[in-house]
Amino acid sequence: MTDSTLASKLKDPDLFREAILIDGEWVPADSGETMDVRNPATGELVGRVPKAGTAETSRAIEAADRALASWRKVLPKERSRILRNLYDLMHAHIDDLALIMTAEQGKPISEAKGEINYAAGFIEWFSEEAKRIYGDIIPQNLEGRRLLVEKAPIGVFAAITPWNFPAAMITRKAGPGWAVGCTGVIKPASQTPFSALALGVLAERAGLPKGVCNIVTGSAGQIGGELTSNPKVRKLSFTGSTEIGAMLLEQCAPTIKKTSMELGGNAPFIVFDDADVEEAVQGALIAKYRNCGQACVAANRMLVQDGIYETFARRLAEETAKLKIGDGQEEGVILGPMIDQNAVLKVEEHIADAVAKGASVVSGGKRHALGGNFFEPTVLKDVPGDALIFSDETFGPVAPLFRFKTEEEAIALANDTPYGLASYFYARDVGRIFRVSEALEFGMVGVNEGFISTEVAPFGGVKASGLGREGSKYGADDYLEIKYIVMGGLG
Ligand SMILES: NC(=O)C1=CN([C@@H]2O[C@H](COP(=O)(O)OP(=O)(O)OC[C@H]3O[C@@H](n4cnc5c(N)ncnc54)[C@H](OP(=O)(O)O)[C@@H]3O)[C@@H](O)[C@H]2O)C=CC1
Ligand SMILES: O=C(O)CCCC(=O)O
Repeated sequence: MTDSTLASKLKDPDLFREAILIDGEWVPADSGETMDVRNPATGELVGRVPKAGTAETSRAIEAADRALASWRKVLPKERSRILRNLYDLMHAHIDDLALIMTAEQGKPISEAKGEINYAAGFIEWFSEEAKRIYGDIIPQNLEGRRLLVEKAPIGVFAAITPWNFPAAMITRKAGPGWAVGCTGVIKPASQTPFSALALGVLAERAGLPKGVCNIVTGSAGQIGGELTSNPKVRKLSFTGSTEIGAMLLEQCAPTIKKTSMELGGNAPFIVFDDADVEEAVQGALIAKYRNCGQACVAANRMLVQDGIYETFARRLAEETAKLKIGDGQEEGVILGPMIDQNAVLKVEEHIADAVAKGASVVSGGKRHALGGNFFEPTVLKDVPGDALIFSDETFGPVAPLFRFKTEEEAIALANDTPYGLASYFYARDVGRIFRVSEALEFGMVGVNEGFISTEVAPFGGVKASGLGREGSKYGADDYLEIKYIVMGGLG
């Protein structure tokens, strides 16, 4: 089971699992079928995971439901200690976890380590929060009464996660779930299951009792169908496309599940005339090219004011051209491959459409000489507002520059999208900073800052970008039910 090339490169080959985790047992799919996982940089086989479906998912839910009764009663301090163990283990195995992530997802090793740190950060944060789930005492409204509010774990949660952040999207959901006493079933993306399975190994070693962490790989439709229809699942947390999120919401409706949805974005990145142009360029490089542009918070539309437009375009193109592309395992690589050919095709479609409508390519613009899934980071100038890239999330390394004249125009353009996840702007005028921050219809605003993600702040969007917040002191709320208790006859 651990004889693949990847396993042989790991300091701890036991982290590489080609099995699913149900009730503390590592098992194959009932059918024995598997799915190949390929390295997006090389096309090589990384390994095979079980192609599980409805029956295995149902058993995983049963296991989580059985484990719930005792896990919810474990003292918060003890749950906290176990999660802290997991945090420590993630750090102790960061090299292996990063190697696994780069092999299946493609991101550079340095970025993969950054993600493991980020992912472990959620476990650390919620290990601390576990001890601080306070209720309330409400001032009595009648003689002889006392009114209490308790917060109780919601029950079994399901987490469906994407391929772009294969570790952090899991810990951001499971961390608060486990911390407050819930048990769960995790369905990782089919393109990046090994990071999830490695976390499962560490979760067991950390001391999570069997059934608290279950991980099922396989048919998304069947696993998702069971997770959303089974009444024992009380909460679904999903990160992925808006289309699938909307479908899962519908599927959850008959059993009235609580849901968190982290869906698509179409982030504006606004550069005003009074911005520090060099800071804006540095921010744009992070907001645009992190994870090869494959992030829901990635800057999708660069809106640049008339007076600074030419300078910003030139400097962004110069810095973009310096970015080293290659296999994420090579030293100094900043941009790895895209996840697959469909992603490359979408980027090509967006560039071709913009150019046909009058835009010009000032850096990149085509597949990289390395071939496969590698694409040159691209800057497009003079992109018209009717270009596809204005309204559709590219999810790739393309920075399209749109021109605007006034602050009002910038705000109107920025908000002209059904999405509302991340937004960014660069300006110096304090009045403008407040006005624009307040006018942007987005869940998150980066002001003179291109990197907004952290476990200490609430991550989430408005409109078609989703429901709920993850991370921060708010992140546990979605895994809790509020219970009101009134006691009478107390004198
Ligand atoms: N907001 C975000 O963070 C993300 C946005 N996206 C956007 O979505 C586009 C498509 O990416 P993609 O990976 O296909 O995103 P999806 O929304 O299809 O996938 C995200 C997760 O949902 C699962 N899933 C897919 N179909 C179903 C289903 N019917 N029932 C239950 N679960 C399901 C996937 O499983 P499986 O892998 O097995 O198909 C994966 O685990 C991207 O190009 C990007 O624009 C993508 C990823 C993250
Ligand atoms: O793109 C996503 O799916 C989540 C964003 C990653 C992050 O910055 O937390």
